[in-house]
Amino acid sequence: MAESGSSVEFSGTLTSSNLPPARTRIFKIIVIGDSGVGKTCLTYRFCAGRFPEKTEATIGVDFRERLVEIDGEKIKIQLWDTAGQERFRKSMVQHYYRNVHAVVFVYDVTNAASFRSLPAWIEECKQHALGTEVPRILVGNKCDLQDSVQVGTDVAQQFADTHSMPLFETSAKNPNSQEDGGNSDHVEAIFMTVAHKLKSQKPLVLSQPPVGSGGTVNLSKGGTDGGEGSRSWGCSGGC
Ligand SMILES: Nc1nc2c(ncn2[C@@H]2O[C@H](COP(=O)(O)OP(=O)(O)OP(=O)(O)O)[C@@H](O)[C@H]2O)c(=O)[nH]1
Repeated sequence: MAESGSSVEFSGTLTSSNLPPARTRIFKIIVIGDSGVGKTCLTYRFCAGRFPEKTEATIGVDFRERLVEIDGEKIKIQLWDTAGQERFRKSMVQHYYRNVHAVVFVYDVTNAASFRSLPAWIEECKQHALGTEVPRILVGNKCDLQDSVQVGTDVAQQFADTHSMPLFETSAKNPNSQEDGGNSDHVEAIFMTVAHKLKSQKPLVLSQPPVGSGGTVNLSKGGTDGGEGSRSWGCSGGC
């Protein structure tokens, strides 16, 4: 992967036609939490735009990418979907904690144990030198299962406040669910909020020449109403 600081040699007069290609910044966001909370489904929903028909326990780490456009800049959002099961993570842990720009902690609102595990996930981040300077968010998934909720919003919000993270409640399966009164956040808006937050920070070191992978979303045009999704950080542009 090229560093943004690498030099480009050229001669002659620069015109718009012979300018070196603009570089596409990459935001590496790791998604962590217990096995079965829906990390694969959330990352798939954002990158592929739908709920996967079938998932299997992640082994090691998978990553998914999507090219988005924020305020006229194309940015590649790279989501690292990590294994929740201890036996599938051991060998990979050091790799996915490198050069991380943001962390998404996920719990399952219908599984109190997954919520109780959060301090251990936060601690693991700390042990890998990911401090509070790295933006972090908390996501409660499976809000479509309203009858089975074990973790209330108030408790989750308290936890999020204690750890200075914004809280989002959503459903990877049905992000527009009306079963919860339409209160759940859109998966789209959640990840775009993180991207906005990162974009508003200093330039990042990871970058690469633009390639044509992933769909492009133009924030000003579509689908990222932010709404509940910008609770703690605020968010500029179309978010
Ligand atoms: N009802 C409902 N089910 C979901 C939702 N998200 C995920 N699931 C289901 O939860 C199960 C686990 O989802 P995964 O995305 O594989 O979970 P994971 O966190 O990636 O699990 P590991 O890879 O083992 O760490 C699957 O059966 C999904 O279909 C959701 O929003 N609502």
